[in-house]
Amino acid sequence: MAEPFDDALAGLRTQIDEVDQALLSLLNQRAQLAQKVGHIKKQQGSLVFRPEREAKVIAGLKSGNPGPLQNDAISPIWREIMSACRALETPTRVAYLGPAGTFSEQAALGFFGSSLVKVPCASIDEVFHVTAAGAADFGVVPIENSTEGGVARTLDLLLSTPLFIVAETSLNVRHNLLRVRNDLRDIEAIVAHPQALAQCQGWLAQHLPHAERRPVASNAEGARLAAQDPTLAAIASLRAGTEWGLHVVSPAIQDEAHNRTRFAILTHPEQHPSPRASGRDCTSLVVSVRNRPGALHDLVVPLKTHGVSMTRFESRPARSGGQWEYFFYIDLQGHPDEPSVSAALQELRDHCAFFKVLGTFPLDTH
Ligand SMILES: C=C(O[C@@H]1C=C(C(=O)O)C=C[C@H]1O)C(=O)O
Repeated sequence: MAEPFDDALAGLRTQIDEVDQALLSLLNQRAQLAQKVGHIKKQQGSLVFRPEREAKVIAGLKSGNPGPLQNDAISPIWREIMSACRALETPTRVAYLGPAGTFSEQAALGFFGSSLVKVPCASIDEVFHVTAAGAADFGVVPIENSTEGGVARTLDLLLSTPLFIVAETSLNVRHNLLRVRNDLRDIEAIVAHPQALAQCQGWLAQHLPHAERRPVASNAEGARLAAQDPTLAAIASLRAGTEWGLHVVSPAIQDEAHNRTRFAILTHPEQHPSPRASGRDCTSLVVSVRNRPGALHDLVVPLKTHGVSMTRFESRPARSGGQWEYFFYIDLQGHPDEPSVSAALQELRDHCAFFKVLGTFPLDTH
């Protein structure tokens, strides 16, 4: 009985081998074209990475995808192909919150593909610093989480940095309780990034009410510490668990099943021009208004007048000597090349005591 199936399998596998050879040949043709683009860019003195072009490539493929490959598979496959093509032009150095196994590393690899030079950093501050100093071409920082809201340190640093946002990417963040021992007994402390502790507080209150919550610089750092001390448990990714040889005592302990984190890709304006319009763009700003009646209302009027949608509005205290003044982080739909967006930005600029465009970039293609 096995034989006819074996023949059928062998025949199909021969066909797959042929398709793979054809794919390889096509991929090499693509790589050669990308190299030619690279030569032209070198002559122009312009940078290799064009997030808006990559977003368009992926959006175009998704819209014309006849299947059976799922559209969700398109983005990771082509990000990897474009990563390999880019690497032929120049190495891309990417700074992120390390060490190995952090969600920031996963976001960096997902966005830039695996052909990159990793620059793991000890803190979000260091990612900004290293990128601003030119020791990395890009920095990847968490900016917002669907359970916990804005990442305060990133928002504060964006205010004063010379860097700007050229792209965004987001990840489903699943937290796992990791430990040397495979049980919940005698855990004295949970070591994790404050965001992860916050995203799992319901589960922790229920299952480990008496264990100390000990904030550390990153979840992967927590995993490293937990690997050395059986009284500790870490909250981190499965990758961090594998990296440090830990048991997954409880998987997916985050309070929200669909916990997502959005990351900003930062670069230096001298390194990189602001991305051109991709057709599906976001413009991020931070502004402050003088405290008077109707100030907040006046802030949204220019958007309404010019028909520009606001997709995010978040406030942070301005730390102005306890005076209850705020910075507002606003995401608008569209690109300043569009007359409506440009007019709205101009009016906002005139209204605001402080006005800074953090970046204009293509929306996440996932
Ligand atoms: C080839 C190019 O350079 C890079 C590689 C891309 C690709 O492989 O498709 C797309 C945009 C750039 O990041 C290009 O600009 O077209």
